[in-house]
Amino acid sequence: MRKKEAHILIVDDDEDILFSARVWLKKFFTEVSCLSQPKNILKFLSEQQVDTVLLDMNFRKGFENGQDGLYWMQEIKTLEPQLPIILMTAYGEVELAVEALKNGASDFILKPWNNEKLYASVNLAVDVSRKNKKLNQWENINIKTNQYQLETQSLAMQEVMDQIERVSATDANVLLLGENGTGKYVLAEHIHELSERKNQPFVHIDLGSLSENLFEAELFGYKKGAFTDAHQDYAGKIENAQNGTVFLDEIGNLPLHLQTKLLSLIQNRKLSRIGESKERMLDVRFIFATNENLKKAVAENRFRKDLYYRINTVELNIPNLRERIEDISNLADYFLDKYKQKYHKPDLVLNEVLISELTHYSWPGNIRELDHCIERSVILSNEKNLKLLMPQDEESMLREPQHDNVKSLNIEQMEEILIKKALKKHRGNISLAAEDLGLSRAALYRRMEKFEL
Ligand SMILES: Nc1ncnc2c1ncn2[C@@H]1O[C@H](COP(=O)(O)OP(=O)(O)OP(=O)(O)O)[C@@H](O)[C@H]1O
Repeated sequence: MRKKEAHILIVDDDEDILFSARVWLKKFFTEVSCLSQPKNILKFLSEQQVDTVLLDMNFRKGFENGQDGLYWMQEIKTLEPQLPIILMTAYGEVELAVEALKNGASDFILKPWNNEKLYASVNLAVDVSRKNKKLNQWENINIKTNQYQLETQSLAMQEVMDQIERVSATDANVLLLGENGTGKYVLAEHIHELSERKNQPFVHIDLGSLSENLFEAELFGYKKGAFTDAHQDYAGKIENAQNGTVFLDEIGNLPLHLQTKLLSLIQNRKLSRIGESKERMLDVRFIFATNENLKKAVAENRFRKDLYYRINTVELNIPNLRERIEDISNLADYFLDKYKQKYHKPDLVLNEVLISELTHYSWPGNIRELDHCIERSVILSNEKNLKLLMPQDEESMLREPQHDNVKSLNIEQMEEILIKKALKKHRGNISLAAEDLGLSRAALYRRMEKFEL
């Protein structure tokens, strides 16, 4: 899943809360920072760009009346009046929630929270924050990464690239089919870049990462008061792509009732937000993607046939990496260049032996797996010689901690491997893993943060 470019700050004096909120939110947002002491908030905010703050309401033992949270919220508002703040408390007084909202909190979360709700609330706040900052929505959603490696020696891929060139100039709906990691997102972005809409928004909506109850609100937007949590009018993601391109990823996940709504939108080019009767004219180009067999989904009545025939005006089958062995060397070189720079190891090269090793592997995770393999290899290599850590080697390293299986004696790397192993063994139970490793829970947390586990 692609993370949203956003910086979330969590302020809580409970390390466990900081840890679990951070781990969960890191799945969706590019940067999540934590502070355990509220007195550091203002300094932090004056030094860093933050999109949303999650703020505990009680910092002092014996003063659990929420006043701390309200005080710090005011301090933040003085510094950054537009910054959305979500307050958290374990004490569920309705009056407190109302007071917080009246004082300008953008939402209120009860601990222990429901993860989906926490995500929904932060996600909404991030969108509001962007609008507040008066940034062009598309500049944020369309994360323009570096150039990709789009040259290809593979006939199957050349065919796809030719079709992409032909179709980009038109407004035809495009359906990209392919396994995970084959580059569907990269190609969707490329189609947009080649089109006349290239200076307009490119909005990626990943239906695989949204929970089903958020689909409709996220896609179509809503009117204030349309449902309990609708505190303000909200333009959905599709509307935010006006004049540009909407990339609807994992389209097979769309529930049937929303398939009907999407079909009508594609046919009529009119959109109405939830709770709103007026219709808005919509000018967007749609690109869809899935790794599912949509024909089968149609046969099983899980996907509307009429929608399928609407979205597949042009259907492109993206080959798996194992079907385009000719491209492995160029792609690997591209990733090597990228990671040589990132990890300051300019002398590393891929020789023929290594390339042959790469081409003899089946890459079930496709280009994404190759990308990760090269990155890990660069990290684990010394400055001079690139040593490949192939996916199967890494798995066996984790399975077999015997010394002769270990390829590196670097203590940090060993530490990371052991921590991963302990977490796997205890299925993520921090207390048991810490005990097994002979560490305190806090020490394990710190190391997990360090290794971004
Ligand atoms: N042509 C390419 N050049 C460089 N990197 C690429 C290329 N294609 C894919 N990648 C990289 O491979 C990874 C997977 O690509 P992408 O997200 O486009 O695949 P996907 O088919 O959309 O995957 P999924 O179905 O899992 O969402 C990304 O990190 C992307 O940057």
